[in-house]
Amino acid sequence: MKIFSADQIYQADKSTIKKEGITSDELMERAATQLFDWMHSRLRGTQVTVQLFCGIGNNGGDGLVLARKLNEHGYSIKVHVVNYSDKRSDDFLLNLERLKDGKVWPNFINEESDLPDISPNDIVVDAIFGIGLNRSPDEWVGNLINHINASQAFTLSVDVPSGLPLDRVPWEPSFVVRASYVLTFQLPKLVFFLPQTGVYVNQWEMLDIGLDRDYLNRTQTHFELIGRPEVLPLYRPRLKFSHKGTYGHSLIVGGSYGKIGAVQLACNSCLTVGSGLVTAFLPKCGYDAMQTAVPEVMVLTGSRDRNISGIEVPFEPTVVGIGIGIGQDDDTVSAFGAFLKRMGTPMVIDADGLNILSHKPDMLKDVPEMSVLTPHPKELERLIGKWSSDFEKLEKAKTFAAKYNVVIVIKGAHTITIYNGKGYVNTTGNPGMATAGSGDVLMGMITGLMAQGYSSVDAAIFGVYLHGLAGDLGVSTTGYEALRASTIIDHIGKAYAELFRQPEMEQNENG
Ligand SMILES: NC(=O)C1=CN([C@@H]2O[C@H](COP(=O)(O)OP(=O)(O)OC[C@H]3O[C@@H](n4cnc5c(N)ncnc54)[C@H](OP(=O)(O)O)[C@@H]3O)[C@@H](O)[C@H]2O)[C@@H](O)CC1
Ligand SMILES: Nc1ncnc2c1ncn2[C@@H]1O[C@H](COP(=O)(O)OP(=O)(O)O)[C@@H](O)[C@H]1O
Ligand SMILES: [K+]
Repeated sequence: MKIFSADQIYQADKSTIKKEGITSDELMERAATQLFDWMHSRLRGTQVTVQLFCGIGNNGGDGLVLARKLNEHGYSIKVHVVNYSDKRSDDFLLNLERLKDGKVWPNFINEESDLPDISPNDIVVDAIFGIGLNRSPDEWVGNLINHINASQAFTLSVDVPSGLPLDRVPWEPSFVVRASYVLTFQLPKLVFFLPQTGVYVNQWEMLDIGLDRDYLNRTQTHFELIGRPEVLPLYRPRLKFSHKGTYGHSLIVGGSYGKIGAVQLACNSCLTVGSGLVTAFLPKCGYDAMQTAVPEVMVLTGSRDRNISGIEVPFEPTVVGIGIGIGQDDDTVSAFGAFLKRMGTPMVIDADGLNILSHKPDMLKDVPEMSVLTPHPKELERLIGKWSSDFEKLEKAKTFAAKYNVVIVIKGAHTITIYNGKGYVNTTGNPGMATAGSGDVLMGMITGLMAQGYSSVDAAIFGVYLHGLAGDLGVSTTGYEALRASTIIDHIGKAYAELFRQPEMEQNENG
C-alpha cells in the first residue's frame, strides 16, 4: 500500500471532489460519518462524556460533524473550538452553523481561556490539527495539548495526532497529542512508522473515505507499506521437478571464538527458509559445534583457530551471507577485503562485516552491486554518519544505497528496506524480537531467499516480512520475554503457511 505525502493527499481530495461532482463539505461529511460509525459501533449509546477539541481548519470541521452526529444520537458531548487562527476554513464555518442549528453551543478556547476539566473517564476527540499543520503550535495550544495528555482520558485522534507534522519531526515534542487511537483517513502516514514520531501513535486504523482510486493508482510515492498483499506476489513457488540445485547453494561466512552461535542461527534459518544447500565457513574452533548443531549444513574452516582468515571455498556459491560474529581482527579484515574483491555475486552483509566497511570505506567500492546490507541503527550510523532526524536518516540511506547500488535494510520496530530511491516499510514483528540473534536469523533468511532466485530487493522485502511474521507467530506461544531467536526459526514454516491461509470469511464463503 502506497504511503502518500500531505500534498498528494490534498490532490487525492481534489481529484475525488472533481470526479464525483461532490462538494468538499460532502467529502467531509463522508469522512466524519466514518468516524461516527466507528465510535457508535463501539459505544452503542454508552453514557460517557465525549469532549471534542476542534481546530478551525478542516480537521476541526471533521470534529464538528462528528459532534453533530453524536448529539443527534443522544451522546453527552462537550465541544471546544481551539481558536488558534482567524483563518477558519469554509467547511469548518458551515459545520459550525449546522452544529448551532442543532442547539449545540461550543466553548471557544483562546490564549486567555482556562483549560477545561477532563476526567480520566471521558473520551477525548482530538481534531485540533490534521495534515495541514505547517509550523509549531503556539505555546497556549501546546499547553492545551499537554493538558489533554495529562488527563489520562482515552484520546481518539482524527486523521493524525494533533501537533504531529507529516514530513518532519515535531518542533516541540511535548506539543503533540499522545493518541490512544488514531483513525486516519484511508491512507497510512509515514510518521506512524518512524521511531521518533511513531511514539505518538499507540494504535491506528484506516477509514476508507472513497478517495479517487485512479489518482491513488497512478501516483508514484517514495514509500510503500508492506503487508500480505504486497509480499504474496513476490513468493516463488517450489517446482515439482526441482532438485536441491534448483534452490541454490548459500555460503554463510562468520563466527569467531565465542560467537559461533550466530553462524548456527544464520545457517539454520537459511536452510529453513528454503536454500537448497548451505555451507558454513568458520574459524576452526567452530567446526564441531557447527556439525553437531545443524547436521544439514556443510562446514569449511579457515586456517586459524579463533578467527576467520583467508576465505577460500572450493565451489561457486549462489549467494554469500557474511559478517556475523567475525570481529575485526587484522587478518579477518584483510580476508574480508580480499573476498569482496574476488566475488562478483551479490552478498548479504551484516554486523561486523558492516563495521569493517565503516572503518575501511575504501572497501565499499568492492561490495558487489545489488548486495543487501542489514544494519541496525548503530551500524547504520557508523556507515552513513549521524543524522539529525529519522527523515534525514532515510534520505542519507537512500543516497548511500544509490551511490553503491545496494539494498539497505534498516532494522527496527518497522524495518525499512531502501532501494532505488524508495523505502518499503514492514508491518510485521514485535518487541519480543528485540533479543540476541534475531538479526542473525534475518540475515540467514535473506541469504536463503536470494539462493532460491529471489532478486536482492524482493529477498529483503519478503525476508523481513516473513521474519516478522515468524516472530509474531512465535510470540503467541512464548510471550514477548521468552521469545528467542531460535523460536523465530521454528516458526518460519508456519509463517509461509500463514501467507497462504485464506481469511476465515473467504473460507466460509467457499463452503
Ligand atoms: N482527503 C482527505 O484526507 C480529507 C481530509 N479531511 C480533513 O482535513 C484535514 C486537513 O485540513 P486543513 O487543510 O484545513 O488543515 P488542518 O490540519 O485542519 O489545519 C488548519 C490550518 O491551520 C493553519 N496552521 C497550520 N499550522 C498551524 C499552527 N501551528 N498554528 C496555527 N495555525 C496553523 C494552516 O493554515 P495557514 O495558517 O498556514 O494558512 C492550516 O491549513 C485532514 O487532516 C482531515 O482531517 C477531511 O475533512 C476530508 C478528506
Ligand atoms: N521492537 C521490535 N519490534 C519488531 N522487531 C524488532 C524489534 N526489535 C528488534 N526487532 C527485529 O529484530 C532484529 C534485531 O536485529 P539485530 O539488532 O541485528 O540483533 P542481533 O544483532 O542480536 O542479531 C531485527 O530484524 C529487528 O527488526
Ligand atoms: K487531529
